[in-house]
Amino acid sequence: MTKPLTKDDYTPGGVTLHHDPDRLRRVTRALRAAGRNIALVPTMGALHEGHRKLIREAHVLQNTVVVVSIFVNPTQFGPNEDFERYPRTLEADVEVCREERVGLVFAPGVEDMYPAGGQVTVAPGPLGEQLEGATRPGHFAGVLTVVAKLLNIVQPNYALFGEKDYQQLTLIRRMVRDLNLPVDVVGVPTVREADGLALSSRNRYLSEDERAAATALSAALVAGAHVSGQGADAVLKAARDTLAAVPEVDLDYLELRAPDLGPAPENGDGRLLVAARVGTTRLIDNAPVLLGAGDE
Ligand SMILES: Nc1ncnc2c1ncn2[C@@H]1O[C@H](COP(=O)(O)OP(=O)(O)OP(=O)(O)O)[C@@H](O)[C@H]1O
Ligand SMILES: CC(C)(CO)[C@@H](O)C(=O)[O-]
Ligand code: BAL
Repeated sequence: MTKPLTKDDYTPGGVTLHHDPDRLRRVTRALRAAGRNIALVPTMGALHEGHRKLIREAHVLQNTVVVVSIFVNPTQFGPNEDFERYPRTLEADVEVCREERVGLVFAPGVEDMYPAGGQVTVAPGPLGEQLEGATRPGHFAGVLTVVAKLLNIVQPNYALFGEKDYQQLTLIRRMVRDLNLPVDVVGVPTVREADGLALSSRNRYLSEDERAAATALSAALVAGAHVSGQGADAVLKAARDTLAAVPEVDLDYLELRAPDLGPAPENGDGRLLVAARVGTTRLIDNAPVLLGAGDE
């Protein structure tokens, strides 16, 4: 039998902070048994307008209680990456969640998510070694493993992810399909600053000059999309030229792929993806392109 919920578990109209996975699972189970849908928005915190957009899209789904998880997942960071430096702003994040009418915030500690002795992980397959995975070995095994754990803890009807991390979204869709996970994955378009820069928690690492240079990533995507009717070579050249004009931008990759990140078609829908370092900060962005439509 499901134990009845108390105000410490869940308060309608308020936000309740949970740290313990088993207790949260009991709460979301009881809410589902009471006829509510659960929508999970996984994040690493330092919440910004991009996260707010995910939460708002979650509210659009019918009859949902929105759960935001906040966890800086150590297993998706390489040894020379910014795990220690990554912003941790739990109090402000809970306030954002209150403003956005989130019902439950799940902020586990590392020991809650990874008690000693864990051995089994999710293998992302070949796509996990390409693009982001080529520069960040093991990154997607860490992402998919923690997302699988979050899905199993929260057992949501829906899970929402941003297109800003397009390869992550693609791999999560694959995992859900390949492992028959009972959840609907909802992708949300990228929220941008007025000058085009994709919102990202890591933007706060940028100096004023780096912040100005960082607009080259989205500008390159726009330049590529602008000549998409001329085909793949023209798209890549236009994007590459835009990036090369800004010396502070150290390009990691610029690639044109199919929407599922397989090889790009000659004609039809494609996805243009870019990653670059600006100073010590690594940024990513991507955009859809319609290839060879023939009107350029
Ligand atoms: N600008 C954005 N628009 C839409 N969704 C976003 C945006 N930025 C992040 N998200 C999504 O929010 C979720 C949580 O991402 P995360 O907490 O890592 O934020 P982030 O800003 O991507 O941080 P990082 O600097 O680590 O890339 C992911 O699904 C991510 O794709
Ligand atoms: C999905 C995620 C929360 C897993 O740690 C993270 O990769 C992120 O914030 O995009
Ligand atoms: N936003 C994706 C998480 C990461 O860069 O580790």
